[in-house]
Amino acid sequence: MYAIRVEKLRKEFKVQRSREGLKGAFRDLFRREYTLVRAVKDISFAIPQGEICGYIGENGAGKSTTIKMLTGILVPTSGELRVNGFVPYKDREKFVRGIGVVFGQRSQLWWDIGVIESFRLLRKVYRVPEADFNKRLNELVERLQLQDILNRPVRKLSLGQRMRCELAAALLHNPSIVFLDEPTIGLDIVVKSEIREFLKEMNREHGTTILLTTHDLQDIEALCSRVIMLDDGRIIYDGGLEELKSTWGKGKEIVFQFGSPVPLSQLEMLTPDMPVRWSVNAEGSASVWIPRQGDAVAVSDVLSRVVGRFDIRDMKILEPNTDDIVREIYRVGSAEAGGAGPAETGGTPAGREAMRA
Ligand SMILES: Nc1ncnc2c1ncn2[C@@H]1O[C@H](COP(=O)(O)OP(=O)(O)OP(=O)(O)O)[C@@H](O)[C@H]1O
Repeated sequence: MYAIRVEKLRKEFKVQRSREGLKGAFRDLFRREYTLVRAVKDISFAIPQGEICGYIGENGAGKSTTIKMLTGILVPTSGELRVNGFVPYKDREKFVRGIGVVFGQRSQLWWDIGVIESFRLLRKVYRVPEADFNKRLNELVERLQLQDILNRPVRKLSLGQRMRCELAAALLHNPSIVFLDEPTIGLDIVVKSEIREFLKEMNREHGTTILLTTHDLQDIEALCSRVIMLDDGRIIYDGGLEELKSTWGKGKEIVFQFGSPVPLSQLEMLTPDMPVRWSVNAEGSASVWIPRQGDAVAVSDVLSRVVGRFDIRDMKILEPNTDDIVREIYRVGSAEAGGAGPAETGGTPAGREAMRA
């Protein structure tokens, strides 16, 4: 059973164009000119119940537009979509009772009244029975540590406190799907990790499906087994995070700190049969670059050649950084989009092969 199913979903915006100069402005009075902005270009994907899926892409890629269609705020130009079995923009009243939404940069709480009053109002909006509400509220208050802030007006809360309240507000009616748009934006590291832990627990215990939009790749690393990546309104990757890293990660680097400087030639002699690249840095430090190449060389193989030969004082392994990987995919994805057009490259192994080529 899919929680979210999207088939050739498209959204175009008609944007009024203003002509230049006084003459242009005068003409505009009589006949407006429009340009068509294609924000989402025939995307397809399906998310099973209980999955946490990252929905990522650069600014303007089309993420918010998709989320707005999935939550019933926008009507698609064409294509099919079902969320919890509903067509979001049609069955709004029934539909919203099964979903929760958090927009990190916008509040769904009333600014001047106590947090608990907002929660009570939301209970009425979502028509949650009193007993269910109390049970759920107690759970959320405890998990998100809201005890001391329940009676404060939202405007007096810190950003971290407000975000915890936003999450509670979105989950009070126990929705089976939650849309999170930048839920950790602007928060400090401690609050970020508390929120990630909380989301993981919700997902584990209640099987909540989560679609997470974020620019923070650590959110993705901590939460998502799957990522869908958008570029210019198209899906350029849909698959596992690990696969994403192993396919696009460029390799690993081991940095050694030796007791005394080791000449480059001696290091190179250790690995003549390996496609690795040594370099010598200042003050007895040296690094070896291990290219990905289908993991032909394991880090442990390289290490075993070095250990015991030289006096190693310290060592660190630099793993591929997800940020770099994503940038690389954007680069390739965008380049393709500029050519014949990748259309539906996401989701299928063939599509991903096409991208690798
Ligand atoms: N109401 C609108 N009218 C006209 N164009 C719009 C409208 N909403 C979005 N767009 C355009 O559609 C494209 C996709 O925008 P969208 O907000 O979905 O991107 P995004 O991936 O969410 O970006 P961000 O990370 O900055 O939030 C952009 O070119 C944007 O300018």
